[in-house]
Amino acid sequence: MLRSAVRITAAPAKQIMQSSSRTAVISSVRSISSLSRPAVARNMRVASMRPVVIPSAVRGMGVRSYADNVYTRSKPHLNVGTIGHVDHGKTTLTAAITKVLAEAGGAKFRDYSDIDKAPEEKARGITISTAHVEYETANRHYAHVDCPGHADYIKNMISGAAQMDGAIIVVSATDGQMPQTREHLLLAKQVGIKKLVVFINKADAIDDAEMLELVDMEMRELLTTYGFDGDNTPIVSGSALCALEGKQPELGLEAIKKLMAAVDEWIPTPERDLDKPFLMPVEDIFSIAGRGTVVTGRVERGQITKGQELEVIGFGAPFKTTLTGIEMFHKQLEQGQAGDNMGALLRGVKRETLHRGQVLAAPGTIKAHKKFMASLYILTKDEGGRHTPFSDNYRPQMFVRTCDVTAILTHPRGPNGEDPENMMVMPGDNITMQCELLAEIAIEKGMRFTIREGGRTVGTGLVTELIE
Ligand SMILES: Nc1nc2c(ncn2[C@@H]2O[C@H](COP(=O)(O)OP(=O)(O)OP(=O)(O)O)[C@@H](O)[C@H]2O)c(=O)[nH]1
Ligand SMILES: [Mg+2]
Repeated sequence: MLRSAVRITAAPAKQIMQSSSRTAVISSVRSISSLSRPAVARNMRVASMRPVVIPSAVRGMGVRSYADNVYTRSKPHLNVGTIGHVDHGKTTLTAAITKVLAEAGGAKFRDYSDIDKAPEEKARGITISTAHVEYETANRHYAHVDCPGHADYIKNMISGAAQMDGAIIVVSATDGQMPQTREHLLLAKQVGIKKLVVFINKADAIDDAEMLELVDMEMRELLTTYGFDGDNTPIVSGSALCALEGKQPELGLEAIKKLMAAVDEWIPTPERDLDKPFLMPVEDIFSIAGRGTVVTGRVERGQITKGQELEVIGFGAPFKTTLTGIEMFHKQLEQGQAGDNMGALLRGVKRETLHRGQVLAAPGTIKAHKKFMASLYILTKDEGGRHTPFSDNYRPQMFVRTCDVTAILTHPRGPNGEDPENMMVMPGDNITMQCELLAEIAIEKGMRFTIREGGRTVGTGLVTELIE
């Protein structure tokens, strides 16, 4: 049932994205959101080619679905968030966006206190406060993350609790860029955010319009420094507070509309997991008499068909094999895809050569590594972490996918092999360290992991650079 639903929507979504006419794109997306799924499939070809007149009875459905709090998977979904220096207006902007979009029927208004008093959430063993806000434009559905403070951004971005496909970086016109503006930009780059949009806030609070130009110029330079497209990134200036309070519409309402149009246009819809190269972490291994070796796991990304070649990576030299059977819930399948919990029957592979923590992957798409740089967040005592600092050469267990391996954490070395930082790492610290593993495993830049010691999580990390 689920499978067929995925298939039906997969092709049309592509057609929409490839359609050259913008009006056609918007109108076709609108029409999808207002129709039931089978109707979408039938009408898609026509809808993506010419604008469709939407009957007024249908047009209102988006609004009703917000009131009823029903999520219909009808538009491309994106995870975004507000980042930037303390007090520059991230939460005010988040509230303002929901207000402006609520008026257009694409959100439920969430006021400032509602967002800022987000409940403490438990995510992957770390206590994290974030507000998740939902809204939609004519083109897309968004989940938006706003954190109450700087430390929460650091934690959330490293642990992946605030998974963002794109971000709005807020910078106050009165201050210009500040230390956390830079720090969040660097983290955004490290977690793999490719494009962001800048909002220069508090434009109501400056007398001199030249200030805006100056901040604009500085932000473009900073974006370029951190590897973003500084020349072409959209920068919108305005006032989140004016939008929230319904004052000075050219700085308030209009600026928010411009900002969301820029987000819609500039931040690309992420590649869906189904379109990525196949990867499945190995959870368990069985020998089945007369049939061979079966490994089980949950497909992380991509899809695979019986008969295709696969590579086994991690714990020793990689080797190739062929997938001769797929089984799910005791049924044979021709194809497996992201999200499936499947058993994979492998040709001519001895049980002893397989280990939990290896991955099955499309050949040539991922490599095993032993040494890499990582951005780490060390949990505080209150978060269940260590009570004491640790020094260089710390050896916790690293958990990544289904794998668990000892890691040696060291400070980046100076030219003569010295430890330039020569310091203790305190609970609550955010720090870049070199990790060396006792066994080679499949690792990619941007991957997340946790570090544990004596059965409890003491930190969370993000791979920022592969070394060996
Ligand atoms: N004049 C003016 N003040 C604003 C504007 N936007 C926000 N503020 C004020 O700036 C202060 C900080 O706003 P917040 O939205 O809480 O800022 P934040 O970035 O979420 O702050 P943290 O979450 O603590 O990092 C508040 O007093 C807001 O009322 C604006 O457009 N104009
Ligand atoms: Mg805030």
